[in-house]
Amino acid sequence: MAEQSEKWVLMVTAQTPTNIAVIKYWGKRDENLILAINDSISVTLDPAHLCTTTTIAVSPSFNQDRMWLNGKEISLAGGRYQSCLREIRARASDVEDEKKGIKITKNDWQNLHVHVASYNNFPTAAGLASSAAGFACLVFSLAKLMNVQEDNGRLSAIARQGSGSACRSLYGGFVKWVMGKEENGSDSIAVPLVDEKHWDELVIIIAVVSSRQKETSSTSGMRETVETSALIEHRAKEVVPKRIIQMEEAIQNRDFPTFAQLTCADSNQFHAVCMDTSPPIFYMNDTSHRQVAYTFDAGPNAVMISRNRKAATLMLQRLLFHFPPNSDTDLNSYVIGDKSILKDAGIQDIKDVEALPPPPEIKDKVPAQKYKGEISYFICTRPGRGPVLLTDESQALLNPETGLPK
Ligand SMILES: Nc1ncnc2c1ncn2[C@@H]1O[C@H](COP(=O)(O)OP(=O)(O)OP(=O)(O)O)[C@@H](O)[C@H]1O
Ligand SMILES: C[C@@](O)(CCOP(=O)(O)OP(=O)(O)O)CC(=O)O
Repeated sequence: MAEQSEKWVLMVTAQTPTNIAVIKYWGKRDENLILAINDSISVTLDPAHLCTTTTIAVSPSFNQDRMWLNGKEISLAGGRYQSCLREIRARASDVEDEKKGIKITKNDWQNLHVHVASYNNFPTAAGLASSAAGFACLVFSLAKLMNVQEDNGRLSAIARQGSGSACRSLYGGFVKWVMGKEENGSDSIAVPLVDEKHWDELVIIIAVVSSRQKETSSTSGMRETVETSALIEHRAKEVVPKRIIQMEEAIQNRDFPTFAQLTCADSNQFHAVCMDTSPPIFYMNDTSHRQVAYTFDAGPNAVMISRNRKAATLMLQRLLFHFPPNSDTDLNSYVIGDKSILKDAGIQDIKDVEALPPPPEIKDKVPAQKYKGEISYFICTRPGRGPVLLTDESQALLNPETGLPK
């Protein structure tokens, strides 16, 4: 290794998407290794709209591992961060940067410390799966920095130890987390089903609910379910295995009605299992299931998947009719992500939202119900790609000279 007195800094930056499950993971058979009681399937969301960017630097001048999340230093002492760091370090290989005159051997990695800076371009811990994108990005960038010679499937088994749902963010498109059988979790990995181009007509709209209250974390919620619910075993053993087969087939065939039926049914059963009695924030009847699928994670945010742009446009018009923004909200910050759907819907400013006619299905119910200000904002997105390395140094979150946040 280069001399300790040398002040070189070597770093990599990566960007990783978040994902939303259409067949839910809920319940662990091993808390430490994070092994699930059933398989799950998710769709990766376009990182252009929701993603994590992480820069990791290594230098002989660093005297401890440190991390900054969204600009604030956080502790890496937690077991989940420690598992990811330990597992990647154990797989590190030699790295040589001839231009910078840096040579790190496999064994050196055990003694070298890293600095991690990560940024989520969406709210952290708001039910938008920041832990999924975050741990996937941590593991992916650590693996690139330390020259780990393993594919994304093997890396997914490490990201899984940060947060279960994170393993599915190692790939784009639709992804299955295979629960596996091994006690050490080596076969509990993510496998890509189809890439993001396979079903690129889908449009995903997320209604981020204005929430004042912190929800029960997924980790403790699923632990309590496994401990107390009699229904969970039936779900994991009988219901999900059949649904996984049907869902894979629906995705392969781009069979939207089956996809929508399974997605909504699984979200409903997941909430039934949680004994979640909160009223849904919107109501859609059986007819709308032909055009739209909904799914709710462990929080109040609704994720709606439309079969194509036309259906998404009609849905956005209805959503904006029922959930208009507060008068002081700017439309530009109320609908974020892929704004072209707004354009298709003929909506340019708040006045156009106010002028929206009631959707035809509620014509006879006067006055139509409106819930002003109940939604913080909508995100329009689509299926997206998996993790990528960002080679443009200007996108790095750490200073290349000091290895400290920029
Ligand atoms: N970019 C990141 N890099 C590393 N860890 C992250 C990152 N973003 C979030 N985390 C970790 O995930 C935790 C938040 O996870 P939590 O499950 O509470 O919320 P969420 O994932 O945003 O929402 P949900 O799981 O309900 O969808 C943070 O406290 C942090 O430990
Ligand atoms: C409802 C879910 O979003 C639960 C996600 O749980 P987490 O992956 O956040 O839990 P831990 O493994 O304890 O970190 C469903 C899903 O994403 O499959």
